[in-house]
Amino acid sequence: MRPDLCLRDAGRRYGLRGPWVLRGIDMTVAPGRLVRVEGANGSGKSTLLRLLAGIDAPSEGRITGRPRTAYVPERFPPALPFSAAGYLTHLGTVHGLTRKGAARAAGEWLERLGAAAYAETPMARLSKGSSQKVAVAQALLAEPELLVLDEAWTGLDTAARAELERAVAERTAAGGSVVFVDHDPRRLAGLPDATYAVRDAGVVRQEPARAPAPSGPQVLVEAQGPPDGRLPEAVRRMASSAEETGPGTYRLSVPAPHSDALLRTLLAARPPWHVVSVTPRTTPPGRQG
Ligand SMILES: Nc1ncnc2c1ncn2[C@@H]1O[C@H](COP(=O)(O)OP(=O)(O)OP(=O)(O)O)[C@@H](O)[C@H]1O
Repeated sequence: MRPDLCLRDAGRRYGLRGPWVLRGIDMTVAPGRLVRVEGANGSGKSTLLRLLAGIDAPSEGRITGRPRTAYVPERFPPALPFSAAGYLTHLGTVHGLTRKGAARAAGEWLERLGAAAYAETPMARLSKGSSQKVAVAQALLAEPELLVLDEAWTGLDTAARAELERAVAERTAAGGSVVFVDHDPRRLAGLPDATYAVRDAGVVRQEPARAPAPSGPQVLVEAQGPPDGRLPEAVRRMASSAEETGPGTYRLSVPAPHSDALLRTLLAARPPWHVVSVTPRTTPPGRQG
């Protein structure tokens, strides 16, 4: 079993005598968890994410248990002398994929994010949004155990934003952890297992807010598990409501962007669940426990 990622009494300041941006940080990210980090501009969110991702080292304190990690930085270096596909394939091999596997994963992610048409475009000629799609693809390529997203949705078009939400749901359903910063409070609303606020150089765990009623299209899923089967935890988190209609039989409502990941989780469960029906629904339900 993979250990938790732990920050213990961690602090970071820039320069020997710079002010402490973060100090005395204790934080744990367990496998399979979705964690939101929030705070005002300049409070230290990106600094915290760089420590979690291992891009930067703490000035004091310790970080232990970092798994295979990928990171989408707030600012992605655009002027690299590669095509998008060439860059992603190269990075895939750095992450340990074979060249063929890396090229395939690069193609799949560019396709999913709606950037396949730019696969052979030199990175320096990509638009800001297309460049951000490459930034997201490089992090998702090798199915990281920890995915760190620093405002990764910024600049993406609607379809790519939904695709990234789906990818986050897939990562956590597969047992990976995801830590993200996003200035839109509706981003993945209701889904995080924990939210931390960065302020006054510290990190405070927020009480879980009651999830807002889901907006946007929902999908109704009827699924049947073993008679004494408990609904997988990842499914419970993705669903906006879950009603047990009979022994081991559930009627689930799920925001449309998460429906693929929810179905995949049900089918991948041991023993697998039987999906009885999948129907789009028009009126969002009230959230149930
Ligand atoms: N490389 C650096 N060198 C010096 N100071 C830095 C560096 N990176 C960040 N800082 C400082 O650390 C503080 C926190 O910055 P950080 O980027 O972590 O904040 P943030 O909460 O992510 O901000 P925003 O919401 O604007 O992205 C700021 O005062 C910033 O100027």
